[in-house]
Amino acid sequence: MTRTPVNVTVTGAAGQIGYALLFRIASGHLLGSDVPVKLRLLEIPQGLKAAEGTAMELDDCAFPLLQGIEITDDPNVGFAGANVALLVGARPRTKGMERGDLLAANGSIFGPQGKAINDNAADDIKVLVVGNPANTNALIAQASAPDVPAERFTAMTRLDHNRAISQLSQKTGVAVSEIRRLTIWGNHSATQYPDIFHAEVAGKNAAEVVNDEQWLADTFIPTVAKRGAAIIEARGASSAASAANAAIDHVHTWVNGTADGDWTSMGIVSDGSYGVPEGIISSFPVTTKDGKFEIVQGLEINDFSRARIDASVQELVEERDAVRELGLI
Ligand SMILES: NC(=O)C1=CN([C@@H]2O[C@H](COP(=O)(O)OP(=O)(O)OC[C@H]3O[C@@H](n4cnc5c(N)ncnc54)[C@H](O)[C@@H]3O)[C@@H](O)[C@H]2O)C=CC1
Ligand SMILES: O=C([O-])CC(=O)C(=O)O
Repeated sequence: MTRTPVNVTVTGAAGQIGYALLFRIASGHLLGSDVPVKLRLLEIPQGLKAAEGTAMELDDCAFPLLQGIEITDDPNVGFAGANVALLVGARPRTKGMERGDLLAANGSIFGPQGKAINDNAADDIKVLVVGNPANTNALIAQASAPDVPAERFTAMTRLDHNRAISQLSQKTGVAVSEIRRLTIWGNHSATQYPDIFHAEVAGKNAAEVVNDEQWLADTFIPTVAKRGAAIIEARGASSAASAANAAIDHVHTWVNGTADGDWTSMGIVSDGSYGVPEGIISSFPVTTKDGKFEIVQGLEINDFSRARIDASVQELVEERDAVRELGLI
């Protein structure tokens, strides 16, 4: 193996998503089956011992692509030379807790981590924020990293995207592999808007195939938007393996590109497209190529979609204003 290893930093490595994520990174699912990786696991002091246990298990897999594991509680060490950073470590939402409650609790984690990325990461750093509230945590990290191009900070809405594809597949009886161009707009929260008006189901317009606005409004959208809470209710813990899978998908698509004629959903810094205020981190339909992404332009937004996009974006604006008031950005 002659390729230079890619440095991948995972925060919250000892948590439940970390446990589902690290083995897939080490086995080549994040970047490709020919790309060696070096892992850095960043934890808080209480998490270091469990992270060491996970690292022992990673060793025991003898992954051919895994060229080293370092464990630390120092963000400056954790992000040194990082090419990819997965910011998972945060306080997960527990039963009955709303996302707004999480802002203050998590904000102080992402400022210092953004600064450590700014000061220590590699020039090509790509950041995915998974820890909730993901969009606004990403905004805090991005605002704390003035030397890093803003578009390198992204938030995860790929789990919502995958959930929506699965629900649409079950409704239409068409395989997930035949569903394209679905979009998650806005916040990774209950206000998110999964949009099927431009989606295709086996080459046909999904909204026309479904032809049931009541199902869309009363079943599909709430099922997707509240799936996180439904999983917590059922499992007694928030989504872990599916979240790890979505993080793998997000970075893999970012690095390796979307399929021709398809797109994905990513939380990215808005450039003002589709009336989303510049600077907030909102989910958009994006195509990716050569490690870069572009917002899909020119989609017609009907009144049904407009109202829902605006509502979710309004929530993001309020979250931004709240963290501004807290002095976090
Ligand atoms: N964007 C999305 O679609 C999803 C996001 N999430 C979010 O992901 C986050 C992680 O979830 P889980 O792994 O289930 O939580 P967990 O509680 O099992 O693990 C979190 C880990 O982060 C560590 N941690 C806390 N503060 C840290 C810091 N400052 N630096 C490094 N590590 C730190 C903790 O010690 C713990 O090991 C939560 O915020 C959860 O809400 C979960 C599912 C989907
Ligand atoms: O709500 C949570 O903490 C978990 C989450 O984001 C999801 O499953 O979408």
